[in-house]
Amino acid sequence: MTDLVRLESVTHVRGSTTVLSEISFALPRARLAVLAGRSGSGKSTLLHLIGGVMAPSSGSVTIDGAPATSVHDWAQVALLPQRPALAPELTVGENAHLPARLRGRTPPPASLIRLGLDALSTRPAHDTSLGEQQRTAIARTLVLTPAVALLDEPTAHQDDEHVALVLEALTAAVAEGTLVLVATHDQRIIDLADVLLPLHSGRLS
Ligand SMILES: Nc1ncnc2c1ncn2[C@@H]1O[C@H](COP(=O)(O)OP(=O)(O)OP(=O)(O)O)[C@@H](O)[C@H]1O
Repeated sequence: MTDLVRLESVTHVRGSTTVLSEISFALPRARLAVLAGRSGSGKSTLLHLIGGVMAPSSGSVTIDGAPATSVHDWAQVALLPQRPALAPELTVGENAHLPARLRGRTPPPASLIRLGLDALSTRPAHDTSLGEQQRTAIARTLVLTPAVALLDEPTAHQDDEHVALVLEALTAAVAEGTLVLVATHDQRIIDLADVLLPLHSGRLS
């Protein structure tokens, strides 16, 4: 099976701190992979490297053979950051569907419904709760059925009922062929993982 995401000997230094050391792994399409580790273990940094937000200090990160920093296509790699980063003046529906609208595509009807957002679709994002904003940003991450979806703590602001919806959305994305890579310490997501990547102090164990 062809690997979609590949890391080879990735080390990343910020200031005087070595945040990640010698990380190597490869992941194919259509998997739920979980990057698990304590606060400060380097999960967000690793997601940002795979998202191409920055390059590693040494080693390589590739998406389908291309350097991650060269990939600027939301249909290829989509990222849910820890803070939802929505456009506050746009509605929930406009935010969630923005990547599709920018491409002239009709968003899939289920994209808001499956995350419990259909009743909020016309409300400005700044008038919603943090949990609702996070689910809107999850919908935006998944709306193009990207090859790779990177999600940083996607259940951080959800109650149990909405955690279940987030888990269903993630498993539906995997069923549609997306490689879903989640950074979390939420055991409910870890229990569903096809691939578990435990990170301790910047090293895979
Ligand atoms: N700009 C920076 N300069 C120096 N150290 C940094 C910088 N950014 C992050 N770090 C350090 O890198 C380490 C990993 O941070 P990162 O945010 O990747 O961890 P995390 O596992 O995602 O944590 P959390 O679960 O709390 O979000 C932490 O020790 C953090 O203090």
